Amino acid sequence: MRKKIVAGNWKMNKTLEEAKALLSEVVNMVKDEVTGDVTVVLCPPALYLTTSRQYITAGGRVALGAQNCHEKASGAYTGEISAPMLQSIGVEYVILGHSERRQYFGETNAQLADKVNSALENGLTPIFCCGESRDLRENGDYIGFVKDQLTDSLFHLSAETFAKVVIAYEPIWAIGTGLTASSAQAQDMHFEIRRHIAGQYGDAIAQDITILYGGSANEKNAAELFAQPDVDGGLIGGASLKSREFTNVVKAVN
Ligand SMILES: O=C(CO)COP(=O)(O)O
Repeated sequence: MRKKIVAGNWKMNKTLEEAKALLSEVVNMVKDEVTGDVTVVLCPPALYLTTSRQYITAGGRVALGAQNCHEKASGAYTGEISAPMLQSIGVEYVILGHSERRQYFGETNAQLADKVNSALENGLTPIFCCGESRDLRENGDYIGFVKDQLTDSLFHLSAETFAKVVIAYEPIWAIGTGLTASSAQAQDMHFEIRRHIAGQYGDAIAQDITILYGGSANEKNAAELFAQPDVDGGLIGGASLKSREFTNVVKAVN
């Protein structure tokens, strides 16, 4: 069964007091209002993960996610946080390969393969991000580019392990721009991603993989995006910073 997920990527936003307020509002709204079969993953800045844990009941509908982890388990990597550390404080998901990390921190497909391995070895579910630039979308083989991101960072995994990964398709031209991919553009790419996975791991696994859409998704466009057959939820940036709007996005999953 394909799992539906709406994840909120807070990025580098909120003070501690603001983060606590947002956490308690979202957790309460989701508890009171969301009836459908959807998992909500909240990904606050790493600094707030321990505090955030107190707002989230283990085994409930809301889970905790990190925005990144280092590929090594421990060592002399000043400023970094590892998958075992995240696991030890009750984090369940980790966003890996976000386009902002690829762009500003030079993360490569090969390095992301190592991060994916470390996350999975430590019981974390990677939310693996892929997606093309505007230039590629307009002038290049953008489908081939996204397929290569998946091949290079994920296709070394055994079928059993790969089945644990969540994919997020986030076209860079749609992130934070207010320019959402149309539901047809999202569906087309999600279909291609699923077909690419089927080529490597077979149809059963491809049909079961959760593929999220990210990029200017909000309470107005979420229902149409989530209604597409290959769109299994969203990875939400700006709209995850407001409790009312984010809860409305979660409720748009049918
Ligand atoms: O990057 C994103 C989520 O990871 C999407 O960000 P926005 O929803 O702000 O466009």
